[in-house]
Amino acid sequence: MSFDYDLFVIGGGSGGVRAARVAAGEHGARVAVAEESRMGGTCVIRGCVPKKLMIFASQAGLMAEEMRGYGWEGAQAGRFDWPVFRSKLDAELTRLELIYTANLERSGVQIFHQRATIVDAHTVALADGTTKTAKHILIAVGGRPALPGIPGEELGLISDDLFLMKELPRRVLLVGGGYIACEFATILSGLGVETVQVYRGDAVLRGFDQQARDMATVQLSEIGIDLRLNVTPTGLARAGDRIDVAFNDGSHEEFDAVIWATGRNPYTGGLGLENTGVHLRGNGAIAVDEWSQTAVPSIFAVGDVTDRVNLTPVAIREGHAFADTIFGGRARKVSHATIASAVYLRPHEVAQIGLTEEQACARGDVDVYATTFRPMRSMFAGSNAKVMMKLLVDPGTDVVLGCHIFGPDAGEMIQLAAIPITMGATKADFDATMAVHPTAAEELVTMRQPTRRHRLEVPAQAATA
Ligand SMILES: Cc1cc2nc3c(=O)[nH]c(=O)nc-3n(C[C@H](O)[C@H](O)[C@H](O)COP(=O)(O)OP(=O)(O)OC[C@H]3O[C@@H](n4cnc5c(N)ncnc54)[C@H](O)[C@@H]3O)c2cc1C
Ligand SMILES: NC(=O)c1ccc[n+]([C@@H]2O[C@H](COP(=O)([O-])OP(=O)(O)OC[C@H]3O[C@@H](n4cnc5c(N)ncnc54)[C@H](O)[C@@H]3O)[C@@H](O)[C@H]2O)c1
Repeated sequence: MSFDYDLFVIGGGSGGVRAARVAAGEHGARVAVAEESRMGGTCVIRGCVPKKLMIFASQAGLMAEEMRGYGWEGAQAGRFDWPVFRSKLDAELTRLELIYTANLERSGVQIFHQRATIVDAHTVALADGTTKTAKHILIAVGGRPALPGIPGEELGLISDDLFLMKELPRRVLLVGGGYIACEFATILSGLGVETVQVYRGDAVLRGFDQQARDMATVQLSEIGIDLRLNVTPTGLARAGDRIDVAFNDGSHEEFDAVIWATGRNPYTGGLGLENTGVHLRGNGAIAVDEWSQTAVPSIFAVGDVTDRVNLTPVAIREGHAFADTIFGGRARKVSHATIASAVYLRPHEVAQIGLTEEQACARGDVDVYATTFRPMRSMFAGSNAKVMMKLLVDPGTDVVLGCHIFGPDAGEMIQLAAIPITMGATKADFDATMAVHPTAAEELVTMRQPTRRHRLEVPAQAATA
């Protein structure tokens, strides 16, 4: 049977673009991509890239404060001009979008700027009514923000909206305690918006190391965010040009904007998957095996739509591995075992790789090498902000099981620590590494004695048997 293409990719985001470019450009496959919005997807257009630029923009106040501590009398951040920033941001995103498009075209990929849905195991339908056949279909449609399911939720904004605001709200409510809520609370507060963040749990960033979570929770309040724990909205109603929010403690408050950061769901609705034998998990994620293959042999899926680890480098790696395996004759699997990540807060970021202290304790014996200190740079300026560095070590093998950093540029630090840890480095390898002085990161190679040792408790009966 002959097909229009060897590969049809649905979704021009991190995973889809990489797979298409490698399959066509490196392995000579005939490839098409359908993208219903802007090429580049969530990361480039409404995620990592604009978010990080906004983080940079939001630190002026903290930088001015620090510089006053260094003798720059009267140093001030000045007035932030959102329209100026936004027009620069729009230009930058357009530049990136054009680069993504050009790279695909240069690789010989045909691009359809429209929505695609699945007709059967080898056929997709485009929004213009045409159909295309392909030997393989790759679903890389990403995710969409999840709403909490309460009355009036349509009055709230989602993270996509934040990059398109005409003006900054005066008073905002951010709902959630995950990556997006914490990063956007940090951004908006840094840009001068009166920011309230509500989270239904005790400490933000569930899933991260507890010590880092506690420090992040304190920092959010210290930089001026009105962080309220164990609080959640129960309903929204319009109040003139503001929004009245009812909370679970019976209180009401008005805000100029409410932003949902209550998670993301795989974007599989309306994709036509019911026409195929592709299996979905409970939250709508596409079930795939270790080769990113679905239950239908010709259909594969990568990235957030599979809800494995929802990060850009993971989607890219999965897309690349798929293309090498199917079109390059090089079978490659992606290990999801040890993946570093960072939450871009200010002044200190949260970054991690491997097990948390809680997970390591549950797994078995662990030695914890941890330090908290005031870094020289901010301490000199009069700040009390503390850094935390932690290595979790298996006392039996000496292998480093996890590393957690709460500090300035922790994301940059964890990227480098991730190399030896992914290679299986031991604590002795860290000890053998000469420090770079004076840096904050040198603590990672100078912690000599365990701060605490956790030993798995052996039940009394088993111990005496
Ligand atoms: C605010 C925010 C900040 C983030 N920050 C970070 C970060 O700092 N670091 C990090 O690693 N990750 C971050 N992420 C996560 C990261 O963006 C995602 O993990 C990554 O983009 C997933 O890539 P993907 O290819 O699976 O999907 P996406 O990048 O979402 O791409 C999917 C594409 O498919 C298109 N599409 C969907 N359905 C169809 C259809 N039927 N037909 C045609 N096109 C379709 C969409 O328009 C979209 O362009 C962030 C996410 C958000 C929301
Ligand atoms: N720096 C980064 O790498 C980065 C940044 C942003 C996003 N991301 C990726 O995007 C994903 C999505 O981010 P996110 O912050 O939306 O999700 P998340 O899963 O990290 O956090 C969701 C938050 O919403 C809360 N929540 C969920 N339902 C709720 C409800 N009904 N009412 C009140 N609170 C509710 C949860 O308790 C949690 O705190 C992340 O998991 C991550 O993979 C990564």
